[in-house]
Amino acid sequence: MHSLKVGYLALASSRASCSRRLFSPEFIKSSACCRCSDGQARFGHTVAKPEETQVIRVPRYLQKQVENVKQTRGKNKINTIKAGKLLVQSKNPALNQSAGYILGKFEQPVLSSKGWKHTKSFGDYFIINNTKTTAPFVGENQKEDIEEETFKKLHICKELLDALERINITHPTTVQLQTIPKVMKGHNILCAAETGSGKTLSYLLPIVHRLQAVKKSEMDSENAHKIRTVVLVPSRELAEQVAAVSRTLCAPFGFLTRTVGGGRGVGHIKMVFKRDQPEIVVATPGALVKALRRGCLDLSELSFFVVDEADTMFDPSFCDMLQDILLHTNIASDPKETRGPGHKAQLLVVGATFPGGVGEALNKVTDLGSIVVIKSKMLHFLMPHVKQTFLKVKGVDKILELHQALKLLQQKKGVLEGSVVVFCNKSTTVNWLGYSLEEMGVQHARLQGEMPAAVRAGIFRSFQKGLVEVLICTDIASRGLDTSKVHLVVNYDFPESHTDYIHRAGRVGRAGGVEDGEVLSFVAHPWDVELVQKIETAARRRTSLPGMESDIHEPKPKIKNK
Ligand SMILES: Nc1ncnc2c1ncn2[C@@H]1O[C@H](COP(=O)(O)OP(=O)(O)OP(=O)(O)O)[C@@H](O)[C@H]1O
Repeated sequence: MHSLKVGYLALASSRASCSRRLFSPEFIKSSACCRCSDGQARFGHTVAKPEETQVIRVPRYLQKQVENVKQTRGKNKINTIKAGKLLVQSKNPALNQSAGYILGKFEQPVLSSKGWKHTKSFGDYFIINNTKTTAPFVGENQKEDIEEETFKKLHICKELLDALERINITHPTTVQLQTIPKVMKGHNILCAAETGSGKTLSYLLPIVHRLQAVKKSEMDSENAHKIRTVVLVPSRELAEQVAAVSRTLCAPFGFLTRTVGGGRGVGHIKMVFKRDQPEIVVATPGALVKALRRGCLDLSELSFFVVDEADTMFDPSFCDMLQDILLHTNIASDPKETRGPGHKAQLLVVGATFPGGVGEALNKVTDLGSIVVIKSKMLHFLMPHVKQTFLKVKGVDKILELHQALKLLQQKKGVLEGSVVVFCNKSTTVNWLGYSLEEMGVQHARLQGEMPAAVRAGIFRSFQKGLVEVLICTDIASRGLDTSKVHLVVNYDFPESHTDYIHRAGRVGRAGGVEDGEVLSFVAHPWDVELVQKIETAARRRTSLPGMESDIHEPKPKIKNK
């Protein structure tokens, strides 16, 4: 029926536009010239007999439209709907895809976001449903039949086991099971695992364990108070967070942990290291470079050098500083070099995304051949335990949609305390949105990179404690910050890259966090659509996000100069 209608429309439009030309003798002559020897027209169908004067041509684009309509009307349509839960739920039910349906290798998925560059698509949406209830990186290790003492099996000392128990951590996650033994053995490590999978403990636990073992033998030596570990992170907030975990673990042994972040003067940095040198320093690259240049730090006894959030740290904006810092360190290229007098430092590179190019950047600063790669199975995949909704919406309507989403969540949860993170692409949008939500009576905090250090301090902590309902922020909050209480992440502006999408979405569905976390993304601009389509394709195909293929699984040794 529909195809007939399109056919009729084609006929009518073709008639209207060509009516005058159709009946002119010149046109008939030229159209006869276009015919091939077998009497068929070369372009499109010609619905006329040679002896008649009326020639009606259906342009190619209309023929294509008719084909499209035929396809969606079911002629060539693939049935992607089976009994059971839906993997992709679309506004147009014909585009739903069941969790039980597996696309063939050469089968092209029909996307709900296909026409989203068109203005008529406003109001359209699709949902990638959660097909699992728990994160794959915790579920596997918390089965009843696996004994409670798994951390003990990893040879973690008693004091650390007790410290973990006090914060209710009993079973290691997959990444912890894989990483801890390798760090204990003295290997350089590249650890690539999903957001929220517990990477911080996977390096801090073996570090503190080994420091206490060494400390026992060096109790009275002159090296007793020297910096043993440097952890490099991209933001001040993350430095404070990692330092807090470190302090919990270090408490039984009396080790000191200190942080240095950017935005403060050299005076402050000098103050941090004036008194005793701490065993563990957690720093941002800018502050650490300043401290090293002023000679505030002595890294001669360094045992561990950790680069957390590696994709950001190897980004061109940080890479030069990182190389500068690495010049002050002596990285081991063999586990044997990490022990005894004159030992060198172990390099631990950690992250949730390793886009192509990280391997190359890493090659500049160290010998990749010495690195053991630990890579999780689900790296760069969409999280199967988090529901992700994509809504095509006009820019002006985004604030109303956000308000609606907050109201719905409040009805569902009762209170919003610290449970929503809203990401914007620019600091100015964060400020503007803040003022608008204020007028709507939504209690919130703002966090963006252009804030002065003194204003920024403590904002994230107060959100974590639940003192504010909503955090409006830029991507500075998307890397590494632990948001275990968060139920909803909103991409008010659609992220500019897959990497940003993975990190933002990773603020929900974290180990030990709330279980029903969701992501809501507003898609307002035509330039956002390509990324949305890639994400939808990856969800329907159940593959990792494209463009994230990195060479980390095949580290090539650096060719040494004579
Ligand atoms: N074995 C465990 N069992 C339960 N919870 C854990 C375990 N290990 C860590 N956690 C908790 O999981 C949360 C996430 O940990 P962490 O911040 O280390 O993740 P991450 O992998 O570094 O994430 P991101 O990639 O976002 O930086 C924290 O609240 C932490 O306390």
